[in-house]
Amino acid sequence: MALVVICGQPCSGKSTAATNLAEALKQFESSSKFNVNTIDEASFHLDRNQNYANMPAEKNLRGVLRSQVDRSVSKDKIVIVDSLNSIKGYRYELWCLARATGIRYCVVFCNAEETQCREWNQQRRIKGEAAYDEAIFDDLARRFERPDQKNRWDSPLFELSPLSNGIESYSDVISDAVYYLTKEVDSKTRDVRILQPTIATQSAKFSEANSLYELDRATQEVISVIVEAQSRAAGGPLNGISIGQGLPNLDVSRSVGLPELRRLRRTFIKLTGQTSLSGRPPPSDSESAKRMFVDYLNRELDTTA
Ligand SMILES: Nc1ncnc2c1ncn2[C@@H]1O[C@H](COP(=O)(O)OP(=O)(O)OP(=O)(O)O)[C@@H](O)[C@H]1O
Repeated sequence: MALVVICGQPCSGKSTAATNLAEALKQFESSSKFNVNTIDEASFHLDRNQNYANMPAEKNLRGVLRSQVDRSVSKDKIVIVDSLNSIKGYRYELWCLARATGIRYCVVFCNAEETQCREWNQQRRIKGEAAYDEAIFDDLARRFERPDQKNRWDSPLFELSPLSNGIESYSDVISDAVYYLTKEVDSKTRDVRILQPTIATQSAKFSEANSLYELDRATQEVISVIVEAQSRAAGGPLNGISIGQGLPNLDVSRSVGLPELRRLRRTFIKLTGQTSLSGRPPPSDSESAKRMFVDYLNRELDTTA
């Protein structure tokens, strides 16, 4: 039904906002026949400082959350992603997942002043709760990319300013977000936008008309090699699968079922065809499509193992 991306500086009140929003939405759950589902870092038992200690750890965290969003979004769920979501390319990727599912989407921005966030982080430390280390907080605050509602993937934007009246000030904005998320679609006013997945919008992202076809074929070939290698091993030990000359091996030690491979392939195609913002162009030939897909599988299968 909807994807809600919560974003903001570290310790800016994102989880507080996500909880408020989820509670407000739950009142409509039974009458409107949807479920509310929050995806956050805590549910993966991940440590705040370790997640952001370096780029690979941070990328890994984003990958885990994105996969979970991809698995969760549906027409009868409101999924809330409670994480920093501070990189605009990443918010774009989440928006693409909402579009591919054909649901509504919005961003809730906890716009607390950086000094306020630091103070809250400090208070956590005093209370003996897990707080961000100074260096990590500084790094995250510096790299934060504010949402801008002119971007499709930051729109509509519900902005919370916790400084004005403490948590009480949330209520109006949270009510606006709840209204947007639960309102019946009115084709005349068009005040609610349901994102529309179309082959045309997906393929328009490719620089060459043929790329989608190439991507499709190359990833299918990789899957066939994996399935064949696994059936040759007949349940025996797997120590990596050779995909082809000049390509990286698939580093899996467990057998991966076809449904899981198909799901990963679908997500990869969705993301790769639409990641112009992440700065990585879509693969230009079958060889690089295969390489990117194997890298993606190694990352995903490693984190979900
Ligand atoms: N509007 C507010 N008024 C007063 N205190 C607040 C407000 N929002 C958050 N806090 C306090 O700030 C701290 C951090 O809140 P919260 O966990 O919601 O932030 P967060 O952005 O989710 O943090 P993280 O970046 O670690 O995920 C908490 O101790 C909370 O009590």
